[in-house]
Amino acid sequence: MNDKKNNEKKNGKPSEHRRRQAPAGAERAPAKPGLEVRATAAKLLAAVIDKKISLDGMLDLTHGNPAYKALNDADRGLARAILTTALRHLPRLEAAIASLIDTPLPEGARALQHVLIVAAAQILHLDVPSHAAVDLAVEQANRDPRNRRFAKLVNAVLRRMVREKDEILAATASVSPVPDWFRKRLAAAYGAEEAERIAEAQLVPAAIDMTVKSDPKAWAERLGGKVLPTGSIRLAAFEGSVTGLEGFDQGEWWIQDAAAAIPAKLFGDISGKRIADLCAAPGGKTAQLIAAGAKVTAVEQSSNRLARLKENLGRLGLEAELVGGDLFDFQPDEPLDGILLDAPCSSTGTTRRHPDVLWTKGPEDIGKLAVLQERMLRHALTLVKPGGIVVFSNCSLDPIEGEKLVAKIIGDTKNVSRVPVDPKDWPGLESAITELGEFRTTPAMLPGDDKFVGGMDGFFASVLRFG
Ligand SMILES: C[S@@+](CC[C@H](N)C(=O)[O-])C[C@H]1O[C@@H](n2cnc3c(N)ncnc32)[C@H](O)[C@@H]1O
Repeated sequence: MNDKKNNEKKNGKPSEHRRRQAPAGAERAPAKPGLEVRATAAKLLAAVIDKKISLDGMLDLTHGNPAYKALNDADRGLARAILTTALRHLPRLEAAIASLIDTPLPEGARALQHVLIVAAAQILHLDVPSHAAVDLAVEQANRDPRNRRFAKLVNAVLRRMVREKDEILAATASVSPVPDWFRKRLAAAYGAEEAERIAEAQLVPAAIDMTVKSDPKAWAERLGGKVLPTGSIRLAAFEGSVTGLEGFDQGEWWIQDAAAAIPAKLFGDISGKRIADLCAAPGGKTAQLIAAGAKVTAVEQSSNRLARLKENLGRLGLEAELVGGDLFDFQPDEPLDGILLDAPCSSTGTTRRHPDVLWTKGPEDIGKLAVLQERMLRHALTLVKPGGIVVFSNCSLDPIEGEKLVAKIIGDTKNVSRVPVDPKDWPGLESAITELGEFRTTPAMLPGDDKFVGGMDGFFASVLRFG
């Protein structure tokens, strides 16, 4: 007798496999419309929070989560909105739920907590009928044998949340919207007040910024955008896809956050110079370097991302030498004029766009990434000729991946010095340039107005000269 049958005999229950084969006539009632999308959102939320799985990967239409891929377009949009909203506001949503429950949920009721968070994100922040959010959460609880006994509680808690929405929002506004470990690191680096401003800024979804090949003013007029101090264009909020906008098919512009556009501009005049972009994909900065007239070698380790870079450059009609592989194996024929090292980092500056980052990464990741970046930067410095420039950048807000790392390398490496950025060259961004002449942007910079969302990614960039 095989093991499965043995087990059945022992405990008198059919095996998991046989139990799943429900007898005829015992099928479940068909799922209510809208249930699948909420159930998928709760599942993916659990994967982010409990298993530290990146949201971008799960929402990828080729390799992503099967339940998400199976949704229709509109439901995928709703699932994405629920998930990003839930992750942006997570500590406040948890506080709101806790304030409505007398005794904390048992540890085994994690799945129920995710159902409640998905419903709370809709009730408190999304333009979704509240009664649907409540009913579907109750239905989710009812359909899960572990949570069925809590269905009445879910109903009571969420109905009260609908009734007392304004009071709950006001009462939870003082809760920091970021995890404690991150709030502490921000406060240590920027002071408590600025840390709070940065944490609040990450609640606002990022604007759409683009870099144009030329004539930002004319393109801003055409697209109804405005020119930012970085020379980028910021679009006013609009419905639809950017690929339908004028100039996309002609390759006149590419999407790039205003802060991400800064590092490539720090080389100055690079016309005809040989520059390697060592961490190149998806290629926003490679494109800037080519458009500025440099002869660019783009190095990228990930073959999928290299393919994306190639496709992006193809649309833009820009050419670079593409090298697939590890930057540590990259040796140019002769020393280069410049290197851009936009290193892999904790990405804590991009939480407006990727709110899962703060829940999937932690201090130990930041430490490990800082070690890798240091090795990368030391290697990059060996590839330029005397007088050559290395621009080091990343989208982390943490000084150990930025200011402290550069200070350490300058402190212990011969012939390496900082080339300070002059605030006079960056009108409107003076506050983003540190005393040492490095760029440090945060999501709390570039205030918004009636028409345009404010903020920019958190970025660090430093210009180093060798020799
Ligand atoms: C922050 S992203 C670069 C973004 C890019 N500079 C842009 O502006 O579009 C970092 C990139 O470095 C690549 N990367 C990571 N480790 C690498 C290595 N050892 N050698 C080459 N590329 C690497 C990653 O695959 C990723 O595409």
